[in-house]
Amino acid sequence: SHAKLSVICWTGWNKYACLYQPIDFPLYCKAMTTYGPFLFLPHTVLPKQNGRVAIVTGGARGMGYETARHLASLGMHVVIAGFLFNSLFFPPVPPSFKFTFYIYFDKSKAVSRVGAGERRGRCLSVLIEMSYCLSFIAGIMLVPEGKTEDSFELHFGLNYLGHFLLTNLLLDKLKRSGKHDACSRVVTMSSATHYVGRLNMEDLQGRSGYSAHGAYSQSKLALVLFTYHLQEKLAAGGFPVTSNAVDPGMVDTDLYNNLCIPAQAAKKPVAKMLFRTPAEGASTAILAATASQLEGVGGCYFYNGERIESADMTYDHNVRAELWKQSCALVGLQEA
Ligand SMILES: NC(=O)c1ccc[n+]([C@@H]2O[C@H](COP(=O)([O-])OP(=O)(O)OC[C@H]3O[C@@H](n4cnc5c(N)ncnc54)[C@H](O)[C@@H]3O)[C@@H](O)[C@H]2O)c1
Repeated sequence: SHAKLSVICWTGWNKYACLYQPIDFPLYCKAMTTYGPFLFLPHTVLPKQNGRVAIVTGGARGMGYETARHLASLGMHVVIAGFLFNSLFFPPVPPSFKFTFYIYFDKSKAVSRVGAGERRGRCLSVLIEMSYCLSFIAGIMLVPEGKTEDSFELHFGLNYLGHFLLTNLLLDKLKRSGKHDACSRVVTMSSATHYVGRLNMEDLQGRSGYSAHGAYSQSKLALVLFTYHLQEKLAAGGFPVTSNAVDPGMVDTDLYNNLCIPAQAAKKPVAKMLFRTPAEGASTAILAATASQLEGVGGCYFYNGERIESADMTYDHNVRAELWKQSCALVGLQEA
């Protein structure tokens, strides 16, 4: 139909702009025919999630908010990790939705604060008891060179190391709360930019030369490597937890606020027409967090609701293991 053709063209362009490679129309037609409905997520498609709990980092805004809202609409108790400022301006949600706002979770300070919280057995207790799904949405892009409170490069610390540490701190709880027919799920928001990412193991934090694009794409590449390595470890131990990475496509959110002014001016009209809305962008993360057909499925990279190949490097076991080792050392975790 005309409507479907328009959607295919639009998402085709989105893919083109996102991946910097020619449009794969046959793949698109197949994806749209098979998974088209997921892009708009009719509520009936996904199973009810009553009694389950999701922690969504960055859940106060953009795709994080849409993910949190949709998970709550399915009956999940959603714990949002976000800033105090965001909690004050949090859009209204129906009273039946179960939300807990975990205030002042600044991931640029996360490595020390989460660590301290866990050691005191305090900050995370609400989150831990019932956790079922951990959705990593929080992120920054193209910020000027800077450091987290723990002296990590901002993209690497916030987009990657914070997720790495929080997952590891919650892992025992996730293992305990998962069942073999209802696994706990870790969903990590990566990006198509990971395809152009370079991982410099000798200099993960770009100390020898900073590029905002390089730092962002590296952090997203590191997330995919982390996702797969985590899945490998979980599968080897037979634990009822799965770990998947998600690419939302190009989405019109505040993430682009750090583009230079001319690029921002050009982006505005283009984004309105060609980018996804935050709700559309969140759809694959929601699918990965809840869909019954993905029960027990882990170690995948999802785009447009279907599994696709990630960058070649992400399948290299040695690179994954080395990154995991270095990450443990950086955040002061013992490698299990
Ligand atoms: N927008 C896109 O086109 C696009 C494409 C691919 C991947 N992504 C990824 O999607 C995720 C969500 O981004 P978005 O597009 O919704 O952008 P957004 O700017 O609307 O949302 C980012 C979220 O991260 C949170 N955040 C930022 N700094 C933080 C900090 N220091 N501590 C804790 N939380 C912090 C914000 O509060 C916000 O909730 C990011 O990881 C981003 O890299 C976005």
